[in-house]
Amino acid sequence: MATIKMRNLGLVYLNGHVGLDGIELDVRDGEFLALLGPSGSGKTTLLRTIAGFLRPSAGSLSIDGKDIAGEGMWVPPEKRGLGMVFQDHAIWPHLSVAGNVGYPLKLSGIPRAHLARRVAEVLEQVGLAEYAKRKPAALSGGQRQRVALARAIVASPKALLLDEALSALDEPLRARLRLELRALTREQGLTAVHVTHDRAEALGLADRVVVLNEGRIQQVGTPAELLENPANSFVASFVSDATLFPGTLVDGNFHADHPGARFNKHMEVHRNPGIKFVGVPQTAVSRSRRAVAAVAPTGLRLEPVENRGIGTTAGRAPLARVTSALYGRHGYETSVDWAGTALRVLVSGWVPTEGQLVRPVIESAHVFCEEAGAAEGRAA
Ligand SMILES: Nc1ncnc2c1ncn2[C@@H]1O[C@H](COP(=O)(O)OP(=O)(O)OP(=O)(O)O)[C@@H](O)[C@H]1O
Repeated sequence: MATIKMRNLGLVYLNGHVGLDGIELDVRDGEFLALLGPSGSGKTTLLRTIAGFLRPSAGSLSIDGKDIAGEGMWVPPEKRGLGMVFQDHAIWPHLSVAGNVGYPLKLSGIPRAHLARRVAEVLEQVGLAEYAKRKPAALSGGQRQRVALARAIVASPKALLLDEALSALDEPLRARLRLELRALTREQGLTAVHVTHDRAEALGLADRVVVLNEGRIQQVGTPAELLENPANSFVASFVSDATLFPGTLVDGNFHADHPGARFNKHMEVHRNPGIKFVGVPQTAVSRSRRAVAAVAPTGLRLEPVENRGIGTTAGRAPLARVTSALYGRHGYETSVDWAGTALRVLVSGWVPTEGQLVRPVIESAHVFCEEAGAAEGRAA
C-alpha cells in the first residue's frame, strides 16, 4: 500500500530528447493506475523514473510522503520498496520456480524457514503451488509471467510497477491473467502502476487511466470519464477512436471544413443533442476561432442509401462508401470513406457491406477549441 506523488516531474535524455515534461500525478493508495499512450509517448520513461532506473531532470517524486527523487535527493531502486514486472518476464533459467521467487528475500538475508513459508504462500496466490521445483524452461509463457509476478510481490512491496507485463501473451491467456492480476492487487490492497499501449486493457483493468502523449499528461480519469468527457481531441481520438473534423467555431456554432459534416446548431439542434463544447471561453464565444470536433464511432449513425450514385445527391451532403465492416462484440466496426475522410462507425441492427453507399448522420460530438482554450479543456 502506498501513495506516489509526482510534482512537475521532467526528464531530458542525454541526446536532448524530452522524455517527460511537467508530470503532476498522484497515484492513490491501493489503486490500479494504467499509463496509456501511443508508442514513444513516455509510458516506460515514467515507470522507470518511478522505479528509480532513470533520474528526473526536474521536479520531485515521493512515496508515502517520503521524497525519493528531487533536487539533491536520490533513493536508489533497491531502496524504494517497489516490485516490478516486465514484458519479457526476465526470470533466471537456472533457478527453479521457488528459487526465482525467493531470490529477492534471499538477498535481504531473511531466515530460511521464513523464506520458504513466504515463497509457498506467494506461489499459492499466483496459482503455481505445484510448480515450485520446476525450471522455467518447463513452464508455459503465462506460467513464467506468474513467476515474475510472484517474485515482484514476494517482498511485500509498497507498490507494483508493471511494464507491458501481459503484452507478450496471447489471448485468451492474457485476458485470464488480466483478471488474476486485478484480483490479486485488490485482495492485497496493492497500489499498481501498469504501462500498456492497449486501450481495452487499460480501460478494462484500471481504476484510473493516465493518457500520455509526447511526455506530457493529456488527461487522468476513470475509464468512463475518458470516454464520456475527453479533455482534448487527442484523448478522444486515441481512447475512443473518434474521427476528428477540423473547422471554425462562430457564435457557438461549429462549421466543419468537411463538406458533409454538419454540427451547426441551427440546422442540427434536434439531431445533435450530444454536442459538447470543451475549452471554449464563455467570454469570447462570438469570436471566430479554429476548433476541432471529435466524433466517436458511437456518435453517429449510417443510413443505407440506394445505389444511385453520388452525383444524384446534388445540394445535399456527400454520401459515404463503406470500405470495411468487421464483426465485433458490440456491432460492426465499420469504416467509411466520406469525401476523403476515413470515418469509423459502430453499426448495429444491420449488416454494412463493402462498397455500400451510406449517409452519415452525426448525433453527438465533442468540439474542442484547442488554440486558446485547450489548457482549460485539459484541466477539466
Ligand atoms: N535512452 C534514450 N535516449 C534518448 N531517447 C530515448 C531513450 N529512451 C527512450 N527515448 C525516447 O523517449 C520517448 C519516450 O520513450 P518511452 O520508451 O518512454 O515510450 P513508450 O510510451 O513507453 O513507448 P512504447 O509503447 O513504444 O514502449 C521516445 O521518443 C523514445 O524514443
